[in-house]
Formats: sequence, C-alpha cells, structure tokens
Amino acid sequence: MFSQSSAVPSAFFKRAASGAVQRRLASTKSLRETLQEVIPRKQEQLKKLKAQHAQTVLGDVKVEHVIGGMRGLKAMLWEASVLDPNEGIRFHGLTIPDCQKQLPTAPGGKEILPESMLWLLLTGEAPVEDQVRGLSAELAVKGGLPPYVEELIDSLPPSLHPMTQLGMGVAALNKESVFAEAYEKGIKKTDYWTYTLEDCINLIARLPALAARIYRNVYNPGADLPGVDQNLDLVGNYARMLGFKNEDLTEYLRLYIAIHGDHEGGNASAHTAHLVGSTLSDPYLSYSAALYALAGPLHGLANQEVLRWQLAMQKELGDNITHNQIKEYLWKTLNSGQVIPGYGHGVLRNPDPRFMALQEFCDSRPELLRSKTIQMVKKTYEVAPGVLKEHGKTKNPYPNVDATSGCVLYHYGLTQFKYYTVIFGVSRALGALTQLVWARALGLPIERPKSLSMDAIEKQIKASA
Ligand SMILES: CC(=O)SCCNC(=O)CCNC(=O)[C@H](O)C(C)(C)COP(=O)(O)OP(=O)(O)OC[C@H]1O[C@@H](n2cnc3c(N)ncnc32)[C@H](O)[C@@H]1OP(=O)(O)O
Ligand SMILES: O=C([O-])CC(=O)C(=O)O
Repeated sequence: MFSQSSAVPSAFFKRAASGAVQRRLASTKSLRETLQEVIPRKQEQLKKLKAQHAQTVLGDVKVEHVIGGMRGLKAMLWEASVLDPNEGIRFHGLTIPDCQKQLPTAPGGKEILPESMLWLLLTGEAPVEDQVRGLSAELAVKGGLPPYVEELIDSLPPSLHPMTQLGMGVAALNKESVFAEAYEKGIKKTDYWTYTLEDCINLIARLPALAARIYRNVYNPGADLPGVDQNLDLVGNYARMLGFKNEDLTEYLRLYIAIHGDHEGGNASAHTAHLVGSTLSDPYLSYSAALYALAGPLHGLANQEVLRWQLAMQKELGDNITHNQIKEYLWKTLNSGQVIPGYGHGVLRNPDPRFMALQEFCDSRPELLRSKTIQMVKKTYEVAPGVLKEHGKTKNPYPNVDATSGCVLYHYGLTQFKYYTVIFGVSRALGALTQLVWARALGLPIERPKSLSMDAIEKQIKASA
C-alpha cells in the first residue's frame, strides 16, 4: 500500500560520493518513507511535552476570548505553519520568499508547485525535484473521478453556488474512504494515519477534476472536459480541464494554490476540518465541512466579494479612476455599514505577504500592469489603509490575500467570480488535510472545549471578586 517511490535517475547515484550529494540522496525518499521517519520524532516530541510541560501556562483565558471569537487564544496544535501578526505566514519556518527560492517549480516554470508545498507541509522538509515529479505523477494517476460523483455533479442545477457543489462532491467521495473502510473492519490507533494519508492524497488528486467539472457544468455546459493528462502536474491538469491554455494563468494558479494552502490552524476552514476530523470523521467529510466555512464572505468568499465590489466601483466611476474617487467610494461603502472586502484580518497586522507575492507576480508582467482592473486594485491599496485608519474600527487596515487574488484571474479570462472560492478550496486542502494526517499520527483527541453562558461567566466573576 505504501510502496510509492520517486524515480531517481542513475546519473544521480554516480554523483553520490560527495557530502552534498549524500544529503540530496538522503532526501530522495518517497513521501511515505519520509513520513515514516519524521513521525516517530514528532511523536517523541509530543510525548515529552505531555510528560514535562502539561501544566505550563501559555496564556490567560479572558472574558474577551470567550465573547470575541477566541481571537488570539492559544488553544490548538497545528504543525505545518505558524502565523506571525507582522510578518505573516511561515510554512515549517519558511516564509513565502524562502519557499519561492527553495521549492521546485514545474519544468520551465518559475512559480512554486502546489505538490512542493504539500510535501513541505506534510514532512517539514523541502523536497527535491525528483520527489515532486514522483508526487505529481502519483496525483495524476489518482486524479479521475468515480462515475457516481460525475453523475451527482452533473445532476445539480447550474444555479447552485459552485462552492455548494464542491462541498457536496467532496462529501460524496467519502464512499471511497480507505480510512472509514479500515475503521469499520477494526484497525489499531497507531495505524490511523497511514489510511488517513491515503485518503488525503486521493482527495487532493481528485479536487481538480471535481472543480473543473463544476466550472464546465455551470459556465460552459456541453463543452468537452478532458481527462487527467498523466504527464502534467496537478495545476497543469486543472488549468487544462478548466479549458485555459495560457501558461501565465497556469503559473499564476500554481502560485495561488501553493500559497493559499495553509494559514495555521485557527482560520475558520482549517479549524473546521480539524474539529470534524477529531471525531474520526474521514478526510472527505472533514474537508467538505471545511469548504462550507471557506464559503463565508468574511473568509474565502471575500475573493469573490472583492471583485464584485471593484467592478461595481469601475462601473460607477469608469476606467480612469483617481485616488480621490476611490477614497470617496471607500467611505460610501463604510458609511453604508458594509466591510471593505479584502481588507482587515483576524491575526495579521501588516499587509499580507500572500498579497505582496501576488502583486509581485503582476509587477513582473507588463500585460498585467496595463490591466485596468489590476491598476484599480493597486490604487485601492494605496488609498484604503489611510481610509480604514481614519474610520478607526478595524485592527488591521491593510490588504489580505483576497484583495488581489481574483483580479488576475479576471484579467486572464476567468471572469466568473462566483467560482473563485472553489480555487481557494482546491488549495486549502493542502494544509487542512496535512493536519488530519498529523492529528492521527499524534493521536490527538476529539476536540471539545468548554463553553459558558453569560450567567455562568458572571457567577465566576462574582466568585473571584
Ligand atoms: C482568506 C481570508 O479569510 S482573509 C479575510 C477575508 N475577509 C475579508 O476580507 C472581509 C473583510 N474583513 C473583515 O470583515 C474582517 O477584517 C475579518 C473578518 C477578516 C477579521 O475580523 P476581526 O478579527 O473581527 O477584525 P477586527 O477585530 O479588526 O474588527 C473590529 C471592527 O472593525 C471592523 N472591520 C474589520 N475589517 C473591516 C473592513 N475590511 N472594513 C470595514 N470594517 C472592518 C469589524 O467589522 C469590526 O466592527 P464591529 O466592531 O462593528 O464589529
Ligand atoms: O487566517 C485567517 O483567519 C484567514 C486567512 O487569511 C486564511 O485562512 O487564509
């Protein structure tokens, strides 16, 4: 079951004498082999934490945490990434620019491959190119949809939001769950993670075909839908199945999907996957639930909302919009009691480095710099933080990733913005499913925090006064 190994060219072994190559050779293990090595070390680390530091205090629980969405409360274990309010996300310690330097790209490409990010998230190690090619090949082999899922998706009304369809398709795939099947037969707790891993890989492999089928049905009914090409990487296949041949868009999608993959554990989608998974619900059901958290406008759906808002502004004010006009439009939105989509964040207190990475992608391409929509996003960024500071409510007046992600898709012809959160959903699987593997490998328990009523809080306040 766990025999997949990367293809290692023979020339590679001939160079194995030097120390550098030894190190490289050591890292040409398959994903399963790497995890078999990494997991015992992490299990040992957890055992020590439990034995030696179970009572160490990490912070206080205040009334503001209980009534304020648990903001800032340190209450979850999450292995793959940690978010710093000022510098943003680090994946196993690597920033986005570090990942851009260290993680393998597609042949001839420049952007991080989501497979590289998945490998890093799962193992904590940056993969070498052969390992990533092996993983791409495995995902392509496993990328087809079972016929009953195709039939289910084809039977849905095209007016059903693409995110509703994605969640349904992912949930239906649980008929395939090797974890659920093995659990029913009876397996040891220490073996849970291996079956969970297989489900997670299978689900990540199938997401592009599922997401592309939804796109075809909703926006291009009757159009041909190519099968999975065994020679392409995950996003190469996704772009092809969506019907786009533009390599720049494919590269953008690779970057987009890689950097949206994980944002530590407390965000609503990742946390939902973790919570549902903690009941030993299988990865398909856990991730389906996560997708419905992602589909909220304060979370992943904001990328759809940003474009809707920007286009309404463009419609009202025309193409050659000035900074002052944007300022007035921002105030109009705020004064009508709405949020500025794409701005603010639950944790970040600076511009989101994912926003910056996507802006850099635009800056490196003259045709994107000429796009009126992209120019408008940039001008909004130049004005919005000042307006939001003056407005004085949001703790973070800066853009999050959703402020820019959709406008590039729009420029490249993927103009159906109700679809944008589906692309986010293809991406978030990388981190949310990684954590399910780790939760099973570490034997984490069912999540069950204590809740309090207001009366109970007041009673406790009186008792401690
Ligand atoms: C991938 C992602 O999920 S990134 C986030 C995507 N979401 C968005 O872009 C939607 C717009 N942003 C927001 O609504 C918020 O900033 C959130 C949901 C992201 C974070 O919420 P919080 O942690 O509660 O933010 P914060 O503590 O700064 O909120 C304080 C006040 O500022 C308001 N505020 C926060 N952001 C904004 C904004 N962009 N525009 C207007 N008001 C805002 C809040 O609504 C809140 O108002 P209230 O006191 O009347 O309830
Ligand atoms: O971290 C958060 O709360 C929201 C976010 O940016 C993400 O999930 O990508």
